[in-house]
Amino acid sequence: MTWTNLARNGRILVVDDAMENIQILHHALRAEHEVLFALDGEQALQIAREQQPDLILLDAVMPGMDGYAVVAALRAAPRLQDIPVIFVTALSQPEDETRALEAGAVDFISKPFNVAVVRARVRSQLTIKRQADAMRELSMTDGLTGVANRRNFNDTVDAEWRRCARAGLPLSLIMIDIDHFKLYNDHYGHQAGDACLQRISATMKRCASRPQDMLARYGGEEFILLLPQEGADGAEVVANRILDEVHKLALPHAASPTAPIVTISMGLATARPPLEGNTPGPLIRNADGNLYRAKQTGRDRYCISLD
Ligand SMILES: Nc1nc2c(ncn2[C@@H]2O[C@H](COP(=O)(O)OP(=O)(O)OP(=O)(O)O)[C@@H](O)[C@H]2O)c(=O)[nH]1
Repeated sequence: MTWTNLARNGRILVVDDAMENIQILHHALRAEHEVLFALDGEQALQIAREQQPDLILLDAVMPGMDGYAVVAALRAAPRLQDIPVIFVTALSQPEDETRALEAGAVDFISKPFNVAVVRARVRSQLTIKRQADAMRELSMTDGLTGVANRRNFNDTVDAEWRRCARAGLPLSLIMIDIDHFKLYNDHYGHQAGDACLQRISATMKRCASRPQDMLARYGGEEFILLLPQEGADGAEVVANRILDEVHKLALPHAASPTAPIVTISMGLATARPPLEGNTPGPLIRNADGNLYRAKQTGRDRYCISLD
């Protein structure tokens, strides 16, 4: 995305109890953005939840839930708290502006507004928002393979563990390690080793494609697959699929004592998270222990706990 594109094609939610103001802002922004609108605070929050706008233009004074209450509700909701809010209001005293910024707004525009100024401010806030999104995405992604990094996995497994506990559903993990990868690097060189990691991770990612599934790079040549809402049977289906697909990939590994192609070993573990007093740590150790058994018993396979 170019710098110019960063400032365009946003999804902007305009919140105002006066239809006339919404129409003016819609007219000002529609050439560059998708414009949604809400006539009160409750409706604004509902649309924000359903449509995830990039930016909200919010009237401070509205009957019922006012703009300050809307910002407070947005900031308290994990999925909405990063949406930037620009206050657009007839209040024009410095203390009004200060109050809006302290409540969590990123900018303040006084009515009657100048349309060119509104456009320019929207562009600049949209650019900042998209840069922040890109930084967040980078900080959660492994640079070599493009899959989630370990920190992202740690945050996600905690959240999914709690979600599965609330829903009374199981959660499975597959710890995955490429066999004899040191010998691969020694034989083909480090760059070929990097390319191998990319091919294997892309193949594994395709094997678990439900929206809640997450493949993460856990260490050098070690990956972990998080399968929320999946029991042991489902995890075995995925593990078998991964074994098959990695075989089909048939990347030559002339130095491997296991097979003439690159193979992987896996450890599976499944739990039903309890509502209280437990974390995913023991489950991760369990998967790791099973991976160790897969290595010990010949590699190119998976092991699963029998309990
Ligand atoms: N090319 C490349 N190699 C890496 C990367 N990260 C880790 N490695 C290598 O992965 C190898 C892992 O070696 P070991 O832990 O001894 O395991 P292994 O050779 O795969 O043997 P087993 O796991 O027992 O089958 C080391 O040689 C690391 O240098 C990376 O990003 N790129």
